Amino acid sequence: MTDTPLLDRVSGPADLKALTDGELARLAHEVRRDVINTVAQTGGHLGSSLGVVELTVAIHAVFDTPRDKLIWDVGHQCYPHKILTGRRDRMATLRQGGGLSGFTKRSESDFDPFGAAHSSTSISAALGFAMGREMGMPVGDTIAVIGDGAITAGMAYEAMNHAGHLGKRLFVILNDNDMSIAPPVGALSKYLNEIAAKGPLALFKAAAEEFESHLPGPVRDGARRARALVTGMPGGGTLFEELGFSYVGPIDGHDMGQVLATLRAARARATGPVLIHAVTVKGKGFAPAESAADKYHGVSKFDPETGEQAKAKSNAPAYTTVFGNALTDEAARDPRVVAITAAMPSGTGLDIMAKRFAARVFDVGIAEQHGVTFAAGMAAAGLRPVCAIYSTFLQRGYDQIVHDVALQGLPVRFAIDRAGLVGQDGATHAGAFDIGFLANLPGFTVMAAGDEADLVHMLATAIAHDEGPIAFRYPRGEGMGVDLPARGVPLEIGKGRVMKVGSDAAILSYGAHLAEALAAAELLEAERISVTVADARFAKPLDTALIDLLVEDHPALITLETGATGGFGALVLHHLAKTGGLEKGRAIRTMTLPDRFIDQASPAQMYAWAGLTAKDIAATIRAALGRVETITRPGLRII
Ligand SMILES: Cc1ncc(C[n+]2csc(CCOP(=O)(O)OP(=O)(O)O)c2C)c(N)n1
Ligand SMILES: CC(=O)[C@@H](O)[C@H](O)COP(=O)(O)O
Ligand SMILES: [Mg+2]
Repeated sequence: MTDTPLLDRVSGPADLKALTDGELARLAHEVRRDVINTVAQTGGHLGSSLGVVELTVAIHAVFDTPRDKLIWDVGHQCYPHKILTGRRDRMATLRQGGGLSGFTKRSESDFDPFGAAHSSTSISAALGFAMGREMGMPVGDTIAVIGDGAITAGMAYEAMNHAGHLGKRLFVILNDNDMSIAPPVGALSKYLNEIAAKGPLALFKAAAEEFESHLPGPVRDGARRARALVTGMPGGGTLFEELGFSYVGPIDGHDMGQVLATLRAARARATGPVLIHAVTVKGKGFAPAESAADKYHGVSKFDPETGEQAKAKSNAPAYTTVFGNALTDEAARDPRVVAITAAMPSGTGLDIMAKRFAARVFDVGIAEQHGVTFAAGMAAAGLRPVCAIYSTFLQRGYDQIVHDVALQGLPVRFAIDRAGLVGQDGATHAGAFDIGFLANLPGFTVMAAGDEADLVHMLATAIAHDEGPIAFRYPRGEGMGVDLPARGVPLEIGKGRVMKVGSDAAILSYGAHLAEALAAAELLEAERISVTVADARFAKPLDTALIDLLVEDHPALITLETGATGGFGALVLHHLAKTGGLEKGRAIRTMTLPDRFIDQASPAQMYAWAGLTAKDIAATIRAALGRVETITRPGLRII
């Protein structure tokens, strides 16, 4: 037997067909080591990837990818998949500028038929591909791999409901590791655990049906009722069978023999939708991950021997921590304050509040739509709900924001973390659109924190604001290191603040890029260009008096935001257009994120690509003042 690692002999999934089952199990071991050694260097989503190593090897061995479409839900667990599909040599570039995405991505490989990163989309996409096959498109089988967290989202049931109705051949592999980012919540999680605890139910069900079919009528019905008690469903099936799926499982998702046999049997016999329930362990095969509370869901670089993670070097507290502490203080003062997260208690900082007020923090699972309307109901009941959802994930609940919150003028407070570009999670996680999609809603109050101290005041403002919906945004990562107030003081609604007074130009900054605005002003001071820097604080209602004063007193006005076009700058232009402010011979420029998606890199690199660095701001002011300036872009890739 050659000592060459199997992984060195595998250039793609086709090579797996020639391996024995024993070799496939050995290959899985090698892939697991590769994932650990890679992520030790790059950081990333380790726990999830380790939990699907055997599933990944077996799926590619049994099915005929890429003709068979393998779709990973969320896609954060795709590192073994990328190693086996021709990208092993690029894994060291994972989640870096110009490198591999941390999620599946169509433009990266034929083996990534559908992009992901936002949860619970895989079954819908797989069903779409299956219908393509049914209508003659060049598609083979379709396989969606979805986790026990991702399957808590309503979209997954919409898809299964439709798949059960269509009855077309489709494979859903439920990767049940009894973990979301945090321990999973909800009745479904309890249900899955009950099934998992009962052992291979499918065999039980088949045997029971065979046995029951020989029983006389009334006795048979009694037996069926008894089975229903075991499985929890009237027909004696599982929830998934009630939705029209054949259910197989639970199987041990790390037992290569079981997984291969199950996949081969399902592939040979399926005539309609099949759900295979695989029980796995998040972080499998790496003791520090398996024993960690978060199973090393998302890690920085670490020592592959000890698992010890590199500490982020920073002297300023993270915005998230500032928010979590300030919210806990507000909750201590007001029993009506409650908080809602969609499966991200630690990411949003609600875990801080939960330490003191566990009964007032609600984790709704990966269910942003429900979370928003749940908060609306709480507001209607007289509570003061704070809905803490990342900007990018808030997109998932937009109709609920419009229809259930804004239309009814309900005072839901939205704490929008990860505003702007987020770095290694890339384009799918950018918090680019919330300014535009909230500030155009009648009755909404929309704020952005210029620094972490103002975040504390904006939270206090939101808590005190019972007049209607209110939102405040803040970025991923550390603040400016400014002193934090002992207690938040509500701001005057619609009023900005002037940070620095100059005369040649004015920057009206909205949000945390205030630091870059101040740095740009400093750069220009050296050229004897004096710049006023104002912090708008509100995108709605605008501080129109401040805007008019800035236009009146300066030959040039620049607006600045870490959001897409159609946000803050557009609202300022609307105001000026309506009031004649554009006819005063002033040079007016808006600085926003560019109208394109930006791939993962460090936040600094991404803002350089976006043209929103202090140098870019200074160059824009020089240009606005008539001093021509060419700005060269680093030659890195932008999609
Ligand atoms: C719509 C949406 N909300 C929240 C998230 C953040 N998120 C990423 S992975 C994850 C947990 C996924 O759990 P599960 O599906 O069980 O996968 P596992 O990590 O256990 O393999 C969450 C909440 C997301 N990606 N998409
Ligand atoms: C995969 C996923 O969507 C989450 O794990 C996300 O990557 C978390 O982002 P933060 O690291 O900014 O909390
Ligand atoms: Mg899970």
